[in-house]
This record gives sequence, structure tokens and C-alpha cells, in this order.
Amino acid sequence: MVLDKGLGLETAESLMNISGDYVDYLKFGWGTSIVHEQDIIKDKVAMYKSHNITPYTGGTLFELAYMNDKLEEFFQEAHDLGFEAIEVSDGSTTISHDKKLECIESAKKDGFEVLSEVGKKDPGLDKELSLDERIEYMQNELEAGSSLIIVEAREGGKNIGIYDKAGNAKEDEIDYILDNFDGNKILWEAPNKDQQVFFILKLGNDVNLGNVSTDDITSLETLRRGLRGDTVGKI
Ligand SMILES: C=C(OP(=O)(O)O)C(=O)O
Ligand SMILES: O=S([O-])[O-]
Repeated sequence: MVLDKGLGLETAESLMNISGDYVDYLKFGWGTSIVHEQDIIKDKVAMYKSHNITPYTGGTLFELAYMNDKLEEFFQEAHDLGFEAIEVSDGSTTISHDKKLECIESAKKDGFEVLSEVGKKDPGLDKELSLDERIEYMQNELEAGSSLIIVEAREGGKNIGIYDKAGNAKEDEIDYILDNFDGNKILWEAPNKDQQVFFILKLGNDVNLGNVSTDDITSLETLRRGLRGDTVGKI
């Protein structure tokens, strides 16, 4: 999953022409998709889809819609723009877990694929979530219809969830999650190279990684194929 922070149409198109084959999901980060002209967003969504990529709306946008009691309008607008998938999260706002599950179910009923995210964007709040709670939420969200569960790490990948202050992966916590939840259903946010290397070496070169920067698509592909020092001869 690649994070689009507001690329222009031509830039995004030329990037997909050269490296779209390595991308499955493209997230229009947080609220970026309502800042730009909607016709351009529509064209970008169509362009990504033409490369067999699933574009989806950032979780924060869903949260804003929920907070303002505008979920129906949000679903409609997302359909109008051509999005077939959305992210449901509660990283920036407070949504009770039951309500979040209901939102996943309503989005599914409305015809969307749902990716849902577990974790808080504020490190202090994130630390309040125990590992067992996270796993329970992940399981419930999967059962409510999410196709993938995203483990929050933000764009920065530090001091949140499975990463320590320096951005190093906490392997014991990751192992605990994997002992208790189907790893194929997890999309690990791994914005930094060392995190990508860690997951490739640990879980294989087809591991689901997210929040990959648009600058790093080809670099990540080389890591996956053993074409960069960090993974040469190791996969
Ligand atoms: C980039 C992120 O935010 P959002 O889902 O709102 O785009 C994220 O959660 O990692
Ligand atoms: O806003 S972010 O970096 O999830």
C-alpha cells in the first residue's frame, strides 16, 4: 500500500506507468482528497484503477465524516469519485469499538471493500491499548467484514504500536500478534526502509506493507527481489 500525499495526475500516472505493477492499494492520505479539485481526484482514482490498483480514502477522512454525522454523504461522495474501497479507523478521534464495527458493516453493505486500522495516532493514547485488546479488535473487525487489518504506524513509523521511539520493530510484540492472528490479513504500516527490510526478512518477500512513500516504490521492490544490499542473498 502506497501513501499518496497529493501527487498531481501526470506525476502519479508516470509513476504508475513505471512502477504500478508493484502496488496493490493506494491510499489518498488522511483528508488530502478533499483539498484538491474533485475532477482531478476522480481522474486519479480512475487512473490508479486502470493499473489494477485499489485506491482508497484515508482513515482520517472517514473519522471526520463520522464525527460530523455525515457518513451517508461520505459514502455517496466516495462512490461518486470512483472509490471502491475505504479505510475505517479511529486513530485521530474516539469511536467506540461497537460503533466502529457497525461502520465497517455499513460500508460493506454500501458496496465498499473495507480496510480497517487498529491503533491511535497519539503515542500517549496508543500506549493505553494493550496487545490483547489490539488483537481482539483486529479479530472483531475482520469478522465485521474488513478485508485487511492495518497496524497503525503513521507516516513517520516511530513511537507507535509495534515500533519503538527510534522506529525499530518490537519483534516480541509482532510475534505475539502473529501467534494470535492470521498474518495474511495484516497490512503492516512500514514507512521506513529498515522496517521494510525487517518484515521482508522475517515474513517473506510478499509480506503486506503499507504507508510506502511514492518515492520508495521501486526501492521496496528491489528489497523484495534481493536487489539491494539489505536483502541480497537473504531471500
Ligand atoms: C497515513 C495515515 O492516516 P490516514 O489513514 O488518515 O491516511 C495512517 O493511518 O497511517
Ligand atoms: O497523519 S499520519 O501520519 O497518519
